[in-house]
Amino acid sequence: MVAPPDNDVLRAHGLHHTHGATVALADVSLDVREGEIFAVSGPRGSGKTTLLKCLSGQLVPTEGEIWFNGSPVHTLSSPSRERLRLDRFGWIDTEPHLVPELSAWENAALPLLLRGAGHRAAKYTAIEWLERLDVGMCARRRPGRLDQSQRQRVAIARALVTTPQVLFADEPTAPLHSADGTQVLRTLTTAARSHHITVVLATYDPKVAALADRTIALLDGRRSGAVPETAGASDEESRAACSLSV
Ligand SMILES: Nc1ncnc2c1ncn2[C@@H]1O[C@H](COP(=O)(O)OP(=O)(O)OP(=O)(O)O)[C@@H](O)[C@H]1O
Repeated sequence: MVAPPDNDVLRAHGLHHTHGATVALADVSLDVREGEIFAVSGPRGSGKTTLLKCLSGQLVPTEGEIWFNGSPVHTLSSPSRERLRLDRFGWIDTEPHLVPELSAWENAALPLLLRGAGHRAAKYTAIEWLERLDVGMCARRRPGRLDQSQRQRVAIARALVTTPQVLFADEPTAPLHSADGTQVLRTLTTAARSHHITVVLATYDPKVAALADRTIALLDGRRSGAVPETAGASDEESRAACSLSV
């Protein structure tokens, strides 16, 4: 096993993973650099979710190595991987999965409260993030009174509220209308860039992948080529595209 270079926050080498008889990943290797927006593109069923789950410690690959900040993840025990996820990673799903009985700010504050933060400090930080994501005015509303784009922004605030080192986003804008999706995604990437959060983003949409600094493509669980660097939008472009107050 070889430790990764210093500027790689994540490195995967020779990943294989099977779900029962289905091969989801076959010999996938990649490096993710600190602070970049890294996209994993590919059609449905190509292995994107499985790859993100392996990289974030939710799944242990059948074969291969994963390194985070120069330390192996694939050899960690289940409680240690759980701890790593809580302390260092954020996760945004395709669907927001908010708690319906809680207001937007209470949903966004949940990770802080679970970590033992005081109620007042957690509320303050959660509302700050909701404002950055242009949903500050919805802070007291429950998810049932929010539209889909607002609910996804609350889920993004919940993922960012702990300022994770790496944010994993699994097709976070797939259910949104195209214009909404682009706006939400630009807001997400701008927030991540301004807080030096590394983003690993799975998407089947080439327009979404174009917002990234680097993109790899998967097909049937294998790397199928790479999009050249600098294909993504510049920091300034991302900043200009939304009213984020960071
Ligand atoms: N829990 C599971 N049990 C069995 N097969 C699975 C499971 N999860 C994924 N698969 C299969 O593994 C392969 C890769 O799935 P994965 O969800 O990682 O791909 P994906 O690119 O994220 O697709 P999608 O965009 O549809 O989520 C697919 O063939 C899928 O059917």
